[in-house]
Amino acid sequence: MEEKMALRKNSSHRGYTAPYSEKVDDFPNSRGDSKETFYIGLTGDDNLQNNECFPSWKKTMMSYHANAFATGKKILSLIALSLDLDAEFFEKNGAFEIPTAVLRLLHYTGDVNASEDGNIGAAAHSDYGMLTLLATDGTPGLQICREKDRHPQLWEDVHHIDGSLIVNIGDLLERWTNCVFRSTLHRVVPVGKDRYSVAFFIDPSPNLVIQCMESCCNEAYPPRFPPIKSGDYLEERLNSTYKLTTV
Ligand SMILES: O=C(O)CCC(=O)C(=O)O
Ligand SMILES: [Fe+2]
Repeated sequence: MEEKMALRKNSSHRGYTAPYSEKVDDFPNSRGDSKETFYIGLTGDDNLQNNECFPSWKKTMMSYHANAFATGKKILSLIALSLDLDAEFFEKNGAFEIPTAVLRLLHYTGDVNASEDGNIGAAAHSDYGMLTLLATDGTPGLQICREKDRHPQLWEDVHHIDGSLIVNIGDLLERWTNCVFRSTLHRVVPVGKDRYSVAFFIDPSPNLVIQCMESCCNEAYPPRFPPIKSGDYLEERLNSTYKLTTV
């Protein structure tokens, strides 16, 4: 733990986050998420190297980052086409001008007592940016809620398919498409077994103003969200996620 904490998350949101440092639920008694994670980006991690312990770490992570980013861009092109937009819509609108894609390694410990009140690997949330590509080690635990506005909420297990990625829509894409694409509400419940996953978050350039696309609005369906600068939105979401932490 001492070695991990030496690489703890910095002000650029890169590095290690310890169990219970993240809280996105509103339950006063919950300690927050039991997962531990490591954020990796293309910038902002200068003080976060441990080449002695992990000589090929950086190379491996950068290679994953590049491949996942290329895959995500292709999926975003398909989303643009599905909205009757140019396949290059996101590229041309500067979504990737300052690439902010972040890779996050996650570990859920298996020894958490699942029946303990409010105990959860990752509490219900939707991701903040455009698109998330999720790879897991096949251990169950991930659940989604398809109709997030309906109560009581119905949670379904996401079944693992070998060699496939799970693709989640983020809140900024929901805003951008005026809810034509809904962000995916998801959570990870404890299953009494260690679980490892890799999330790759694609967020729009921080300087880009996200406003509901014209093609997703009409008189009967006016814009539901005011314009907002991507960087301001993401910073606010990250800060509120970690507001209770000592990390
Ligand atoms: O570990 C998982 O399967 C999900 C991770 C997740 O939801 C996140 O990091 O935002
Ligand atoms: Fe998530």
